[in-house]
Amino acid sequence: MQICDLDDIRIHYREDGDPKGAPVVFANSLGTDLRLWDKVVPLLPAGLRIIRYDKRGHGLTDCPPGPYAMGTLVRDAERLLDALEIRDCVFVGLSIGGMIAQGLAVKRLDQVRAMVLSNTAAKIGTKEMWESRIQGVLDGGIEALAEGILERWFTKPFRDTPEFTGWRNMLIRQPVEGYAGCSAAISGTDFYTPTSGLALPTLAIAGSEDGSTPPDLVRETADLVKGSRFHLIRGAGHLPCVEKPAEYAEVLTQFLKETGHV
Ligand SMILES: O=C(O)CCC(=O)CC(=O)O
Repeated sequence: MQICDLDDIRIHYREDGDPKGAPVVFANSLGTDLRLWDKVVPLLPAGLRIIRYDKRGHGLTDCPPGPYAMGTLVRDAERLLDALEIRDCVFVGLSIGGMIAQGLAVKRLDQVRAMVLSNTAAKIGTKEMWESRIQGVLDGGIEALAEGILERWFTKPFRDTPEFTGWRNMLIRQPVEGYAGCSAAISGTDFYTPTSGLALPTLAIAGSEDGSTPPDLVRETADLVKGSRFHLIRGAGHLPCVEKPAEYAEVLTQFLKETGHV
């Protein structure tokens, strides 16, 4: 198990591939851990240095008391990458992970050479929506809201598969404090202005059935970044890396070729 001690927080991460290869960093969504990428990583070309990590309050990373600020989540990623001596990575962020990608690119272009904004946006939801979600999980636990969340994450055919049970368990076993803490970070984030100033190779990915960050919202954010392109994965919800891993890996591999990473 790989743990990076940043003094005030210990971050769980995982490295695969070639330690000397071009770095690709994956950041997960709300309520998921680094297993989110299990089906995509083995499909990527050999020779990459692949890093995944659990953001604060998720997976095996520490769970300090919330609420968290987006600046703190970005700073965690920045410090992790510095500790691992990563420069010029392709940063792949899904949903809140994509918000972290935007914040990191604004702050540290030496770390982020290109980014993948997957199922994300410059601003997600409204303050009222997040306040009600935070109250809901603090009162009743994640399980109380799980069915609605999972309907946004996955299409009905996928929810009927045995594999779905594993993803449901991943969601409801995340620490409530961490889920609520990161929800507060999303609630307080509006990256329209900073993201509009970005110019770097960017691939935006959307799922046609995504109930959390619908395709139009993802496209709108992609359009803010000079040098972006958009790819729609049909028949997938909020987590196309789980529902359609082959297509996800193919489009990501193509982007890695375009950016000279492979
Ligand atoms: O997935 C995220 O990181 C946040 C967006 C969201 O609301 C996901 C969900 O529907 O639970």
